[in-house]
Amino acid sequence: MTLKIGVIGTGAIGQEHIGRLHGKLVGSTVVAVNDINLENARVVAERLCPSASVHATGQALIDSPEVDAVVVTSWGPSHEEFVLASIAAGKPVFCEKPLATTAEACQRIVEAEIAAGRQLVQVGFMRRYDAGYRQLKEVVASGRIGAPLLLHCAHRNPSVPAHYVGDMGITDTFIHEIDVLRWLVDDDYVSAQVIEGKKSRHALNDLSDPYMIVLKTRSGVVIDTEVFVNCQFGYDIQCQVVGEDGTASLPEPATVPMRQASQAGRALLMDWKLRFIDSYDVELQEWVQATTEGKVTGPTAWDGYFAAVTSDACVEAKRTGQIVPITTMDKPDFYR
Ligand SMILES: NC(=O)C1=CN([C@@H]2O[C@H](COP(=O)(O)OP(=O)(O)OC[C@H]3O[C@@H](n4cnc5c(N)ncnc54)[C@H](O)[C@@H]3O)[C@@H](O)[C@H]2O)C=CC1
Ligand SMILES: O=C1[C@@H](O)[C@H](O)[C@@H](O)[C@H](O)[C@H]1O
Repeated sequence: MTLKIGVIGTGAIGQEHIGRLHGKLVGSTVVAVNDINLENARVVAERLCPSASVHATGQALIDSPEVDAVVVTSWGPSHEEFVLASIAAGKPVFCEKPLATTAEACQRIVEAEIAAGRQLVQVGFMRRYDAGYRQLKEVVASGRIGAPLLLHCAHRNPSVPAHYVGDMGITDTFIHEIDVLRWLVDDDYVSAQVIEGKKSRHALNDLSDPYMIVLKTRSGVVIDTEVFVNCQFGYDIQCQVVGEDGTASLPEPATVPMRQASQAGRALLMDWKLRFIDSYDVELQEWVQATTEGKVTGPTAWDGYFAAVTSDACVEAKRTGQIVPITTMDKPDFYR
C-alpha cells in the first residue's frame, strides 16, 4: 500500500520532507500541498511533486478524500489548528516541532487525541532517529559508564535569520535537547534554570545570545546546555554523558580529515539540514511504515506536551532568573 500524504507548509523543511516522501522513501507519495503563500506552494509542487493538488487552505487539504495522512511543516503558531483538524478528521498527522507553541495548546491536542480514542499524532523530534544519539543511548543503557550523573551539551548554530527573535533560542532550538535528552537518560525534568551572560556582538536586536540552561531530572541528573545561535563557525551539536564509571559522547559527524595549507583538521557542517539528513529519512520512513500499520511508534503528543511544559519553564526561568519547577499533568494511561 502507498500512503497518500498532504503537506501543509512548503517552506524550508516542508520542501525537504516533500522531497523525501515523494521521491526517496518507500511506501509514500505526496498527493496534496498547501501554503498560505499559494504561489510558493504551486512552485514547490511543480518542482517536487507535479501531480499533487494545491489546496487553498490547510483545512481543505485535511478534508480532501485523496489524503490518507497529513504532514504539518508550517510555522509553529499554526500547528495546533492543523493537528486538531487532522484528529477531528480521523487522519494520522506528523507535525514538525514544536507540537504547539504553548503547553496549554499541547494539552488541548492530548485531550482531543484521547477523546478520539486512538493515537494519531507524531512530533518531528528527529534526533531520536540519529545514528549517533542511538549509539550513545545504547552505551548509556548498557551500564558501561555507570549511572548517568551529569550531561554537558551544546546547541550551536552559525547564525539565525532576522525573524528569529525573543525566546526562540528555547522554543525553536533548545526544544530539540529538551526532547532528546529525556529520551537519552530515560528520565523526566523537575526544574529549569537559565543563566544569561555577555551578549555576542553578532546577536541581532533583542536576541540574548548565548546562554546556559540547566535542567535537573527526577533522579537528580544535572544537564547543562550552551545555546549559542550566532557562533559563526559551524552547526555544532555536542552531548557528553558523565557516568559513575566513565563518560560517553555523541559521535562527531563523519567528515574527511584533511592536511592542507599547513593545517590538519576536518570541515564542520554549517547547516541543520545536512547534520540530521539521515535522521529525517529514518524518522519519516518509520512514520510511513507505522502509519500504514495504523500505529504511532515515534514521539507522541504526550512528548510534545512534555517538551512544551519544559520550554515554558525555561522561558519563565530566563525572564525571572529563578530556578523554575517543571510540573505536568499526570501521564494518561493512553500514552503508557
Ligand atoms: N526538525 C527540525 O530539525 C526542524 C524543524 N523545523 C520546524 O518546521 C517548521 C517550519 O520551519 P521552516 O520550514 O524552517 O520555516 P519556513 O518559514 O521556511 O516555512 C514555513 C512555511 O509555512 C508556511 N505557513 C505559515 N503559516 C501557515 C499556515 N497557517 N498555513 C499554511 N502555510 C503556512 C509559510 O508560508 C512558509 O512557507 C517550524 O515549526 C520549525 O520549528 C524547522 C527546521 C528544522
Ligand atoms: O529545528 C531547527 C531550527 O528550527 C532551529 O531554528 C535551529 O536552531 C535548530 O538547530 C534546527 O534543528
